[in-house]
Amino acid sequence: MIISRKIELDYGHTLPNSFSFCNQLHGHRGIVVATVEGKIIDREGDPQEGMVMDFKFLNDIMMKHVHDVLDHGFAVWKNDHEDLAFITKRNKRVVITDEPPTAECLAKWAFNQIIPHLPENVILKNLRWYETPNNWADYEGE
Ligand SMILES: Nc1nc2c(c(=O)[nH]1)N=C([C@H](O)[C@H](O)COP(=O)(O)OP(=O)(O)OP(=O)(O)O)CN2
Repeated sequence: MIISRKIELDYGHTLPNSFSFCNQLHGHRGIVVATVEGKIIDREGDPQEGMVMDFKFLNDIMMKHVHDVLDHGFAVWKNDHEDLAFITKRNKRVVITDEPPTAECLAKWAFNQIIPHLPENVILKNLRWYETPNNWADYEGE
């Protein structure tokens, strides 16, 4: 069985090599959807009986390890030296990425933030990162 949870966050980024206005310092209202797969818990009396996992616990993981790390912060590429110097001086919340902080990169980042915190026997199937309502990336792991 597959279930999904969605959260939203506000973040800034820039794609310094982009030919378009994406090379500006700018912000997005990101939407993050984590899709997990597992067996339905059938232990009688278990608070999660009938669930793959309680949506609340999935939400808690996403909020702590994605939202609270990047919300109102900035994602900046380690090779973007000029912006990195300014942003790390100016902002408390900064996620430094190995690649330009595209939707693809942030989907991968969020996937890796969530996966260590899932209960045993629950698999992260997909992480969808909406950069805008019309643009998103899906990451299913390596
Ligand atoms: N493959 C990718 N392409 C682009 C990315 C990305 O992360 N991965 N990012 C950008 C820009 O940062 C931004 O997302 C593009 O903004 P825009 O084209 O303005 O998107 P909108 O949804 O706001 O535009 P509409 O025309 O209203 O649909 C560029 N490319």
